[in-house]
Amino acid sequence: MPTNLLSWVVYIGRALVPAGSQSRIIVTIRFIAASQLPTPWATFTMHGFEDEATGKDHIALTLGDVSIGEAVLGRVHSECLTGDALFSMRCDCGYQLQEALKRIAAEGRGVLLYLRQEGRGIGLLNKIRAYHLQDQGYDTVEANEHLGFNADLRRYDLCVPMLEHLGVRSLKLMTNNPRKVDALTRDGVTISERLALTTGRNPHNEHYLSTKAGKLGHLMALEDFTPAGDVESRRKP
Ligand SMILES: Nc1nc2c(ncn2[C@@H]2O[C@H](COP(=O)(O)OP(=O)(O)OP(=O)(O)O)[C@@H](O)[C@H]2O)c(=O)[nH]1
Ligand SMILES: [Zn+2]
Repeated sequence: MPTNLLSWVVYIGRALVPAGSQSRIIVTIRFIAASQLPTPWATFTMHGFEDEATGKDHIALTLGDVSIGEAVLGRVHSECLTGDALFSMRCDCGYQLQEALKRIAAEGRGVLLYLRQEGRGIGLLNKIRAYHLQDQGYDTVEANEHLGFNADLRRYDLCVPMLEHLGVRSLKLMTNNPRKVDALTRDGVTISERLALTTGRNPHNEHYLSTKAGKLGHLMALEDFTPAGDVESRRKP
Protein backbone atom coordinates (compact mmCIF):
# COMPACT_ATOMS: atom_id res chain seq x y z
CA MET A 1 0.00 0.00 0.00
CA PRO A 2 1.76 3.23 -1.11
CA THR A 3 2.39 5.82 1.61
CA ASN A 4 3.96 8.53 -0.54
CA LEU A 5 5.56 8.94 -3.96
CA LEU A 6 9.11 7.93 -3.07
CA SER A 7 8.50 5.36 -0.45
CA TRP A 8 5.84 2.73 -0.27
CA VAL A 9 5.40 -0.46 1.53
CA VAL A 10 6.16 -3.39 -0.71
CA TYR A 11 5.63 -6.01 1.83
CA ILE A 12 4.60 -6.02 5.45
CA GLY A 13 4.25 -8.63 8.07
CA ARG A 14 5.46 -11.77 6.40
CA ALA A 15 5.66 -14.18 9.28
CA LEU A 16 8.27 -16.90 9.19
CA VAL A 17 7.83 -19.73 11.61
CA PRO A 18 10.92 -21.93 11.80
CA ALA A 19 10.22 -25.64 12.08
CA GLY A 20 9.79 -26.73 15.66
CA SER A 21 9.76 -23.21 17.01
CA GLN A 22 7.11 -20.77 18.09
CA SER A 23 9.30 -17.76 17.38
CA ARG A 24 8.19 -15.51 14.55
CA ILE A 25 10.38 -13.21 12.51
CA ILE A 26 8.48 -10.40 10.87
CA VAL A 27 10.07 -9.22 7.64
CA THR A 28 9.23 -5.71 6.57
CA ILE A 29 10.89 -4.50 3.38
CA ARG A 30 10.18 -1.04 1.99
CA PHE A 31 11.19 0.09 -1.46
CA ILE A 32 12.75 3.56 -1.17
CA ALA A 33 14.04 4.71 -4.59
CA ALA A 34 15.66 3.61 -7.85
CA SER A 35 18.38 5.15 -10.01
CA GLN A 36 20.81 4.34 -12.80
CA LEU A 37 24.15 2.76 -11.87
CA PRO A 38 26.77 2.81 -14.65
CA THR A 39 29.47 0.14 -14.26
CA PRO A 40 32.30 -0.98 -16.56
CA TRP A 41 30.01 -3.72 -17.91
CA ALA A 42 26.56 -2.17 -18.19
CA THR A 43 24.35 0.54 -16.80
CA PHE A 44 22.20 -1.20 -14.23
CA THR A 45 19.15 0.08 -12.43
CA MET A 46 19.77 0.23 -8.70
CA HIS A 47 16.77 -0.30 -6.43
CA GLY A 48 17.13 0.62 -2.76
CA PHE A 49 15.17 -1.14 -0.02
CA GLU A 50 14.98 -0.72 3.73
CA ASP A 51 14.38 -3.55 6.14
CA GLU A 52 12.38 -1.90 8.88
CA ALA A 53 12.87 -4.84 11.20
CA THR A 54 16.67 -4.54 11.25
CA GLY A 55 17.27 -1.01 9.96
CA LYS A 56 19.53 -2.46 7.24
CA ASP A 57 19.58 -1.20 3.65
CA HIS A 58 19.60 -3.69 0.80
CA ILE A 59 20.08 -3.19 -2.91
CA ALA A 60 18.95 -4.88 -6.12
CA LEU A 61 20.69 -4.23 -9.42
CA THR A 62 18.66 -5.09 -12.50
CA LEU A 63 19.36 -5.09 -16.20
CA GLY A 64 16.74 -5.44 -18.92
CA ASP A 65 13.14 -6.43 -18.35
CA VAL A 66 13.22 -8.87 -15.46
CA SER A 67 9.47 -8.98 -15.03
CA ILE A 68 8.66 -10.95 -18.16
CA GLY A 69 7.96 -14.63 -17.78
CA GLU A 70 11.17 -16.64 -18.21
CA ALA A 71 13.66 -17.33 -15.44
CA VAL A 72 16.09 -14.50 -14.86
CA LEU A 73 19.86 -14.87 -14.48
CA GLY A 74 20.46 -13.92 -10.86
CA ARG A 75 22.88 -13.63 -7.98
CA VAL A 76 22.04 -13.35 -4.29
CA HIS A 77 25.23 -11.82 -2.91
CA SER A 78 25.94 -11.33 0.79
CA GLU A 79 27.93 -8.28 1.75
CA CYS A 80 31.68 -8.71 2.11
CA LEU A 81 33.16 -5.26 2.57
CA THR A 82 36.69 -6.63 2.55
CA GLY A 83 36.27 -8.62 -0.66
CA ASP A 84 33.72 -6.50 -2.52
CA ALA A 85 35.25 -3.07 -1.84
CA LEU A 86 38.74 -3.51 -0.38
CA PHE A 87 40.19 -6.03 -2.87
CA SER A 88 40.68 -8.76 -0.22
CA MET A 89 42.09 -12.00 -1.55
CA ARG A 90 41.15 -13.96 1.60
CA CYS A 91 37.84 -14.98 0.06
CA ASP A 92 36.24 -15.20 -3.41
CA CYS A 93 33.42 -12.68 -2.84
CA GLY A 94 34.78 -9.72 -4.81
CA TYR A 95 35.64 -11.92 -7.77
CA GLN A 96 32.19 -13.52 -7.71
CA LEU A 97 30.48 -10.15 -7.54
CA GLN A 98 32.36 -8.89 -10.57
CA GLU A 99 31.85 -12.12 -12.53
CA ALA A 100 28.11 -12.12 -11.78
CA LEU A 101 27.71 -8.55 -13.04
CA LYS A 102 29.72 -9.39 -16.16
CA ARG A 103 27.55 -12.44 -16.88
CA ILE A 104 24.34 -10.47 -16.41
CA ALA A 105 25.70 -7.80 -18.76
CA ALA A 106 26.59 -10.47 -21.35
CA GLU A 107 23.06 -11.92 -21.07
CA GLY A 108 21.54 -8.44 -21.31
CA ARG A 109 19.09 -9.26 -18.55
CA GLY A 110 19.35 -10.21 -14.92
CA VAL A 111 19.22 -9.30 -11.26
CA LEU A 112 21.71 -9.12 -8.42
CA LEU A 113 20.45 -8.81 -4.85
CA TYR A 114 23.09 -7.28 -2.59
CA LEU A 115 22.17 -8.25 0.97
CA ARG A 116 23.75 -6.44 3.90
CA GLN A 117 24.53 -9.51 5.94
CA GLU A 118 28.26 -9.11 6.35
CA GLY A 119 30.37 -11.99 7.55
CA ARG A 120 27.64 -14.60 6.95
CA GLY A 121 25.49 -12.58 9.31
CA ILE A 122 27.91 -11.95 12.21
CA GLY A 123 28.82 -8.41 11.12
CA LEU A 124 32.06 -6.77 10.08
CA LEU A 125 33.74 -6.44 13.47
CA ASN A 126 33.04 -10.05 14.37
CA LYS A 127 34.34 -11.07 10.95
CA ILE A 128 37.58 -9.27 11.77
CA ARG A 129 37.66 -11.18 15.09
CA ALA A 130 37.12 -14.39 13.09
CA TYR A 131 39.91 -13.43 10.66
CA HIS A 132 42.20 -12.83 13.66
CA LEU A 133 41.53 -16.41 14.78
CA GLN A 134 42.05 -17.64 11.22
CA ASP A 135 45.43 -15.88 11.20
CA GLN A 136 46.26 -18.21 14.13
CA GLY A 137 45.19 -21.39 12.32
CA TYR A 138 41.45 -21.75 12.85
CA ASP A 139 39.40 -22.38 9.72
CA THR A 140 36.40 -20.20 8.79
CA VAL A 141 33.90 -22.50 10.53
CA GLU A 142 35.99 -23.10 13.67
CA ALA A 143 36.59 -19.36 14.04
CA ASN A 144 32.85 -18.59 13.99
CA GLU A 145 32.16 -21.34 16.49
CA HIS A 146 34.99 -20.22 18.78
CA LEU A 147 33.32 -16.80 18.88
CA GLY A 148 29.99 -18.40 19.83
CA PHE A 149 28.28 -18.14 16.44
CA ASN A 150 26.95 -20.75 14.07
CA ALA A 151 28.92 -21.09 10.84
CA ASP A 152 26.21 -19.28 8.86
CA LEU A 153 23.59 -16.93 10.33
CA ARG A 154 22.23 -15.54 7.07
CA ARG A 155 18.56 -15.40 6.16
CA TYR A 156 17.02 -15.10 2.75
CA ASP A 157 13.34 -14.44 3.51
CA LEU A 158 13.83 -10.77 2.65
CA CYS A 159 14.58 -11.74 -0.97
CA VAL A 160 10.93 -12.60 -1.60
CA PRO A 161 9.50 -9.08 -1.25
CA MET A 162 12.45 -7.61 -3.15
CA LEU A 163 11.93 -10.01 -6.06
CA GLU A 164 8.16 -9.50 -5.92
CA HIS A 165 8.68 -5.75 -6.19
CA LEU A 166 10.87 -6.29 -9.26
CA GLY A 167 8.41 -8.74 -10.80
CA VAL A 168 10.96 -11.58 -10.86
CA ARG A 169 9.24 -14.93 -10.66
CA SER A 170 12.08 -17.40 -11.14
CA LEU A 171 15.90 -17.33 -10.97
CA LYS A 172 18.75 -19.06 -12.74
CA LEU A 173 20.92 -18.65 -9.66
CA MET A 174 24.68 -18.21 -9.78
CA THR A 175 26.01 -19.88 -6.63
CA ASN A 176 28.12 -22.80 -5.47
CA ASN A 177 26.13 -23.12 -2.25
CA PRO A 178 23.33 -25.71 -2.32
CA ARG A 179 22.23 -24.61 1.19
CA LYS A 180 21.55 -21.16 -0.21
CA VAL A 181 19.41 -22.76 -2.94
CA ASP A 182 17.51 -24.76 -0.28
CA ALA A 183 17.04 -21.77 2.01
CA LEU A 184 15.79 -19.53 -0.81
CA THR A 185 13.43 -22.24 -2.02
CA ARG A 186 12.08 -22.77 1.52
CA ASP A 187 11.45 -19.04 1.76
CA GLY A 188 9.43 -19.04 -1.46
CA VAL A 189 11.91 -18.11 -4.21
CA THR A 190 11.61 -20.26 -7.34
CA ILE A 191 15.00 -21.40 -8.63
CA SER A 192 14.91 -23.04 -12.02
CA GLU A 193 18.62 -23.76 -12.26
CA ARG A 194 21.87 -23.45 -10.27
CA LEU A 195 24.88 -22.12 -12.14
CA ALA A 196 28.40 -22.50 -10.70
CA LEU A 197 30.36 -19.32 -9.96
CA THR A 198 33.91 -20.51 -9.49
CA THR A 199 36.33 -17.65 -9.89
CA GLY A 200 39.01 -15.86 -7.92
CA ARG A 201 41.10 -18.72 -6.61
CA ASN A 202 44.47 -17.50 -5.36
CA PRO A 203 47.14 -18.61 -2.84
CA HIS A 204 45.46 -16.61 -0.04
CA ASN A 205 42.04 -18.23 -0.35
CA GLU A 206 42.75 -21.86 -1.30
CA HIS A 207 42.38 -23.12 2.28
CA TYR A 208 39.20 -21.04 2.69
CA LEU A 209 37.72 -22.45 -0.54
CA SER A 210 38.60 -26.00 0.51
CA THR A 211 36.91 -25.47 3.89
CA LYS A 212 33.77 -24.16 2.20
CA ALA A 213 33.66 -27.26 0.01
CA GLY A 214 34.53 -29.64 2.87
CA LYS A 215 32.51 -28.20 5.77
CA LEU A 216 29.86 -25.88 4.32
CA GLY A 217 28.85 -28.12 1.42
CA HIS A 218 29.75 -25.80 -1.45
CA LEU A 219 29.68 -27.72 -4.73
CA MET A 220 33.10 -26.88 -6.12
CA ALA A 221 36.57 -28.29 -6.57
CA LEU A 222 39.69 -26.13 -6.66
CA GLU A 223 40.38 -27.36 -10.22
CA ASP A 224 37.08 -25.78 -11.34
CA PHE A 225 38.27 -22.29 -10.47
CA THR A 226 39.54 -19.68 -12.83
CA PRO A 227 42.50 -18.00 -11.16
CA ALA A 228 42.28 -14.50 -9.72
CA GLY A 229 43.71 -11.78 -11.89
CA ASP A 230 45.71 -8.93 -10.43
CA VAL A 231 43.96 -5.92 -8.97
CA GLU A 232 44.16 -3.99 -12.23
CA SER A 233 42.44 -6.72 -14.23
CA ARG A 234 39.69 -7.06 -11.58
CA ARG A 235 38.63 -3.52 -12.33
CA LYS A 236 38.70 -3.74 -16.12
CA PRO A 237 35.69 -4.71 -18.19
N1 LIG B 1 32.18 -15.21 9.38
C1 LIG B 1 32.88 -15.21 8.25
N2 LIG B 1 32.28 -14.73 7.14
C2 LIG B 1 32.98 -14.75 6.00
C3 LIG B 1 34.30 -15.23 5.93
N3 LIG B 1 34.73 -15.12 4.65
C4 LIG B 1 33.69 -14.56 3.95
N4 LIG B 1 32.66 -14.33 4.77
C5 LIG B 1 31.33 -13.82 4.47
O1 LIG B 1 30.66 -14.85 3.79
C6 LIG B 1 29.64 -14.31 2.97
C7 LIG B 1 29.76 -14.99 1.61
O2 LIG B 1 29.53 -16.33 1.83
P1 LIG B 1 30.33 -17.48 1.14
O3 LIG B 1 30.35 -18.64 2.11
O4 LIG B 1 31.67 -16.96 0.67
O5 LIG B 1 29.53 -17.86 -0.13
P2 LIG B 1 27.98 -18.13 -0.30
O6 LIG B 1 27.30 -16.82 -0.43
O7 LIG B 1 27.49 -19.05 0.77
O8 LIG B 1 27.95 -18.97 -1.64
P3 LIG B 1 28.19 -18.49 -3.14
O9 LIG B 1 26.83 -18.10 -3.63
O10 LIG B 1 28.73 -19.66 -3.84
O11 LIG B 1 29.13 -17.31 -3.06
C8 LIG B 1 29.86 -12.80 2.95
O12 LIG B 1 28.90 -12.23 3.84
C9 LIG B 1 31.27 -12.64 3.54
O13 LIG B 1 31.40 -11.43 4.27
C10 LIG B 1 34.90 -15.74 7.11
O14 LIG B 1 36.02 -16.23 7.14
N5 LIG B 1 34.14 -15.70 8.24
ZN1 LIG C 1 34.39 -12.32 1.20
